[in-house]
Amino acid sequence: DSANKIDRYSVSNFTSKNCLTESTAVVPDTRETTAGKFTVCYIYSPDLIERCDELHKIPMRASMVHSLIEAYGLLRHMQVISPTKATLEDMKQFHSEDYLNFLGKIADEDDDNVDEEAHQYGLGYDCPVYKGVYNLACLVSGATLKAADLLISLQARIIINWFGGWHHAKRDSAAGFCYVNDIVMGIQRLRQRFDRVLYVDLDLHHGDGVEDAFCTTNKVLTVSVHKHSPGFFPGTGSVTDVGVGKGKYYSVNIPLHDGIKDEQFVPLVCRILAHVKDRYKPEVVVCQCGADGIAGDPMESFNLTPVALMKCIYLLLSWNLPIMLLGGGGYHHANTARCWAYITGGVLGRKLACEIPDHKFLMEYGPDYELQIEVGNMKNHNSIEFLKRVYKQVTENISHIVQQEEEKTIQ
Ligand SMILES: O=C(CCc1ccccc1NC(=O)c1cccc(C(F)(F)F)c1)NO
Ligand SMILES: [Zn+2]
Repeated sequence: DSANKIDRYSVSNFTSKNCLTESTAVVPDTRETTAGKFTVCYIYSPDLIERCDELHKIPMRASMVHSLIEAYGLLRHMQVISPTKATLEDMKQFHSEDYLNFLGKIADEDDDNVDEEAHQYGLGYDCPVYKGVYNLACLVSGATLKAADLLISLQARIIINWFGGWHHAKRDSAAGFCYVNDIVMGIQRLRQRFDRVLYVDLDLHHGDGVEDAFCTTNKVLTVSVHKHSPGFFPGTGSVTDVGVGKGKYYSVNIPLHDGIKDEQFVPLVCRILAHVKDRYKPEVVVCQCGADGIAGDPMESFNLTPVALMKCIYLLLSWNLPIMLLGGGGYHHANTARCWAYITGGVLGRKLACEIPDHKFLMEYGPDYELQIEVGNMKNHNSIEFLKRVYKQVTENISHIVQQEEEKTIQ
């Protein structure tokens, strides 16, 4: 039935006047999505939060996210699962031993000639060296691996891990302030049980680390929607970037310009996801929900509200596949907490009060103390013609995806 959803997105829907039609096509009534049907698991431990709070670019953000979800009384509607630390063996499934040994070496404070070596591993300005980094790597990786194990063991259908989603890290280097790529490790774990994995990256930035890891295989299809403009990090992810070899056409990139709003973002992304679903027939979904594209973020690039991410996630949930939701970017800490609390409520089919409930970080939500985030009035550099062109190119790429016969899962 997602096919008929496609033609409900006639291209004219890229204009704001049609935003009401797309909201009927994509957003099933929340009661029919997940409330009561499946257990929703929420990955959390005090240690994981404390380590993430230390990340120097997002200090205390993890605590703010968790505290707001707790303050809205959502924890009692989920199974809260404490993650185990990933072992060196676990992380070696993706990262090189040299890189992991180097991260481990940093932990021993006595070693001071760390700085020269640091740069060859992408450590330095964007990813500063600090003593707790190895411990962070084990916890963050362990959290997403735990999420994957829960999906594999069919213990739950929906796993939320707002403390994962570090999509830039490479096999042998940190990047874009991601030290380890928990997403790649989680997808590799899922591949032990599922034949075809769909990865969706809604973060403002191109999910290059995940795309690179799987660009040569047709067993993981990556879709990334992101800002793509000269000089903007990481610079990859153009629409012609489709993957290589057996993976050709299994990397899907939706490059956008500054200023995109919900009314254009939702129909474009959802129509493309519907095409991908029909052609690829994924068995499990991993969705990175980075919030740095939300209006008010210091990145000042996209002009989205959490509703846009929620509507894309509702489409994914409507497929009734096992799914893992991950965090990622988001540098306005209160808005990031608002966004992920709103999504958590939406997944549970629970309405959240507009007033931010009293809790430890209430003062961060002034002056309005509301859950809603108002769109900004920044210029939208995405013309209708541009969006039509991107959509045409992306759907042409996707049309090359062929039905796959079932294969034994390897590993
Ligand atoms: O969000 C990211 C990584 C963003 C990034 C990539 C490369 C180098 C640095 C960064 N991070 C920032 O630019 C950054 C991080 C925290 C806060 C800010 C702020 F200036 F926008 F607040 C900016 N990926 O999804
Ligand atoms: Zn980002």
